[in-house]
Amino acid sequence: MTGTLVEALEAAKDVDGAVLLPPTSFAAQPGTCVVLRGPNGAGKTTLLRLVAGLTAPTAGTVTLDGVVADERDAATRDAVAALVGPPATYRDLTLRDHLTLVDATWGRDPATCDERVHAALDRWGVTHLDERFPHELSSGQAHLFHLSLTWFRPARLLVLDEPEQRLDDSRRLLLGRLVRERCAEGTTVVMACHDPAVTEAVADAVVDLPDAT
Ligand SMILES: Nc1ncnc2c1ncn2[C@@H]1O[C@H](COP(=O)(O)OP(=O)(O)OP(=O)(O)O)[C@@H](O)[C@H]1O
Repeated sequence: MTGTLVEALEAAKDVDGAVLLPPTSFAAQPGTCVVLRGPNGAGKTTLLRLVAGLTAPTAGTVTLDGVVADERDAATRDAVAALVGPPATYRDLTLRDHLTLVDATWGRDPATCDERVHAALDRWGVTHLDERFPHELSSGQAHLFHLSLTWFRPARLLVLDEPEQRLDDSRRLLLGRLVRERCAEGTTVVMACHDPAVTEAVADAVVDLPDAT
């Protein structure tokens, strides 16, 4: 079995012993997009954190190409790019600097770094903001920057928590196109989404989480 497999999963329980996620199982094949749906508090973010290996389940398993997902494991970090909550950014680095840093982290050729950084910002329509610092962006611009950072690192699995949030209609269409583009390149995408139009545009499969209340 290749791809991302989520089996008989139950997330970590909270301090009162309450289960944060109903029993859930699904498989996401390479090149496909699975969308998690459900009302506020249903457990979408919790499930995404488990899929990305950011949290360990108390029951069940999450495997990526047969290996248990664990962000402390280099194999998971190589495989996964996750945007679940805002990523760490640095007040003293511009958008361009952030991408240049990621580029260097992944050992890419410095001679061609500028081209890749330009293309990464251009993909999300934020090239004109390349000399801004993160705190000089609107919330939607910051989100587009976070998406460009997420897209920039190599990944076989993209994990995205409500990536449509704060985006205007044209950027939601762009998001749909870019998710489909990544799937066509063979990347697996697992994402939570509240927008039916975006879901319709990107989903190969949908996992519905029931209302937890
Ligand atoms: N850090 C935490 N400590 C305790 N309970 C938490 C924590 N984070 C989330 N929960 C609880 O876990 C359950 C699932 O929350 P989660 O954030 O996964 O839902 P969600 O489906 O992503 O919701 P939303 O659509 O509002 O983002 C909720 O009952 C929530 O209150």
